[in-house]
Amino acid sequence: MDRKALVNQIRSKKSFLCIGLDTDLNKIPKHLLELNDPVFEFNKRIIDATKEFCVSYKINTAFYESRGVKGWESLVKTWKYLPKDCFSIADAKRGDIGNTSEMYASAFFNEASSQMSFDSITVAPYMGEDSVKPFLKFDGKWVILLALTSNEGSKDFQNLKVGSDMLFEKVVCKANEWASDEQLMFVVGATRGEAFLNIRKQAPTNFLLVPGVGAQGGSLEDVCKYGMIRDCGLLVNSSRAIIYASSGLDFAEAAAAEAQKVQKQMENVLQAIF
Ligand SMILES: O=C(O)c1cc(=O)[nH]c(=O)n1[C@@H]1O[C@H](COP(=O)(O)O)[C@@H](O)[C@H]1O
Repeated sequence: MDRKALVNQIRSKKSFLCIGLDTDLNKIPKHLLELNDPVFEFNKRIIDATKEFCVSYKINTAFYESRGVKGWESLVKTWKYLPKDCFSIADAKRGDIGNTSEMYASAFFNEASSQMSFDSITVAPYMGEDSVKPFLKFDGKWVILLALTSNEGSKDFQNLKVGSDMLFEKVVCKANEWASDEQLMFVVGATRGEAFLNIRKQAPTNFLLVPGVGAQGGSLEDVCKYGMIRDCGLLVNSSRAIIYASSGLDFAEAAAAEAQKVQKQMENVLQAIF
């Protein structure tokens, strides 16, 4: 999906919500466990109930890989079920020497080889240019590079001063030399509200994937205040707060209500630009 199509979705759905399918067998409603593929059944119902309120789904592959072959089957089935008008994110946080990154890129972008072709993948920048470039060779696909993450440990490396800048600022600045804002996004945690001003100095036009609202307590208001640009430029992710809104029979309805609540807040903010 190209930037224009993504922005059109945001404009027409009045939402820049990305729902995270961090689907955990231990957290899904017990009545689903009797079904053949409980993770897929859960995802399917969550997607059906929430797709009108969001523009993107992020599949955190750890939750699937942890279950071996069965988990990978749930992953492929879920990718196939994602609505085609929603921007799909393989949250795999990959990156390795060039020939290995090529294989990772093929795993998530090359449908002929892996049966999946996500719109984007999250990539760790630590190994530098040749570890990121193989993902950028796929036309129309996006790299979402970790910049300033939402967790406590982000300060261990990302906030280190390198010359006059922080390391995460260097990452953003350098990576913008490798690809355009039609193919490169950055992850910036919602728990880092004040840092959006800095990020926007280095990445004035890139879309940002912003996890950390909901369960991690980040402020949607601050994210929008400091991070929103002319064509929105934001995808705000929420996983647990939406998909586990209820653990009962009403789990899909509860997820929809939660997603709608966030979408309404987004609609208000979007009025300023669309
Ligand atoms: O890249 C990510 O998606 C990510 C980066 C980050 O800095 N923080 C972060 O929480 N995430 C992911 O975003 C999701 C957040 O989930 P919730 O806290 O349940 O909304 C998880 O899938 C995390 O792996």
